[in-house]
Amino acid sequence: MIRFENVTKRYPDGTTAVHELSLEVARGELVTLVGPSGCGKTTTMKMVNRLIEPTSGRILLDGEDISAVDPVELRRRIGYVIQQVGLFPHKTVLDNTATVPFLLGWSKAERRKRAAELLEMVGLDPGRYGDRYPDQLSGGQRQRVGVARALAADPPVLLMDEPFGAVDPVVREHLQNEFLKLQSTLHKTVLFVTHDIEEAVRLGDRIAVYGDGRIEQFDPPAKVLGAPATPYVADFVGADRGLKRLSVTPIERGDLEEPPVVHLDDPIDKARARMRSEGARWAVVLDDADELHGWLAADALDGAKGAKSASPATGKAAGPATVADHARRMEAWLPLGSPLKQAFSSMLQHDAGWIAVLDDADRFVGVLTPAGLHEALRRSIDADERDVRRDEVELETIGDA
Ligand SMILES: Nc1ncnc2c1ncn2[C@@H]1O[C@H](COP(=O)(O)OP(=O)(O)OP(=O)(O)O)[C@@H](O)[C@H]1O
Repeated sequence: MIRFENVTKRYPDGTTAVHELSLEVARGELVTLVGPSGCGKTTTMKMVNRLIEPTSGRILLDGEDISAVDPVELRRRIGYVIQQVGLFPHKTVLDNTATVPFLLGWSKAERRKRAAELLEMVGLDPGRYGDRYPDQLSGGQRQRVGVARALAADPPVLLMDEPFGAVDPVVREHLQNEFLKLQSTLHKTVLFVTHDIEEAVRLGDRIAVYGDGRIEQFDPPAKVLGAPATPYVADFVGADRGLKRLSVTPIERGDLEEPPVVHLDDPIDKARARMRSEGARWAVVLDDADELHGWLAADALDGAKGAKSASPATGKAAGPATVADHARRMEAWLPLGSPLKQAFSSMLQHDAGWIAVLDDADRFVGVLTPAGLHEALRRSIDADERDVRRDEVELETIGDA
């Protein structure tokens, strides 16, 4: 459907943005172009709707050389969505959506009907949002209008240049999912530019990994992740390899630290002595049933008296002050065997420097700290390397035999 044949783009200053590119996007396919900033993704995309002319080579759209097609006519067949959206600020959402039908001379009634249909399709209620102006929408809503506008004349091809790049990660994921759903019914031929490998993997039927004006690999996502074609690709997808590893590496006993443990009813003098003798700044606090209650900071005991004040009512001494008077609840805990990713997420969620780890019977076994998490990751990497060596040994043995 979109075919690049040995396309090169050299800018007047001598920069070669795209070098001898050959690539074909099949009808109904969503291809993501992914690569670092400045590698030529946008240049590639803009050559398809003739915002940029190639220096050499040709681009065919449905078999037709686009250099022979009038650019205005060409762009009616190609929806274009960009990060800055580019909505007209003085036009309503309905009128923005109907931009291309307006240019095509549709009647007002037809335009409004089509625009309302499209807004509905991208998840915006036309009754509620249709008469608003772009600055009365959230960033995510503006992007939806951008997508609706690109689809207005039902073009077979969509070019999307970082369309969801300017919104926060939660909205982005939402928009990605909505777009995937839309694409599963519309089956447009889509060229989608992103610098985010996660987005490329999530959306693309195939991914073209760019490195400096050239395609390093053009394959389905699983293949790009599982069998990177070049060290460059391995490096590029490897940027989040650690995160993927976090999802598959469980917390083991050996990863845990054992801070001092005190009980709720321990006198604070005892708890203080315990922490001092172990040089610890805090201790884990368990209740009578040896279940996790929380933690006690050494600082919290600074200046605390070993005995409670006498009760004003009875005049009797109230007994020793206990850990319960100074302990804090700890909500961040996980069972042994949970993935490290969950531990990491829990630390962030609770703004905690460690999380408690419990066994199957909910007994406290130790704490995982960022250092322990790092060690656990290294353990899994070492294990992988050992696996590789084992394979090599087997191969050698077979070879020798
Ligand atoms: N008009 C121009 N004149 C000269 N060089 C240009 C021009 N436009 C882009 N370039 C250069 O061409 C190269 C590719 O740019 P391009 O915008 O295609 O990259 P990109 O991969 O889309 O980057 P980004 O993700 O940052 O948008 C860069 O080195 C850029 O500086």
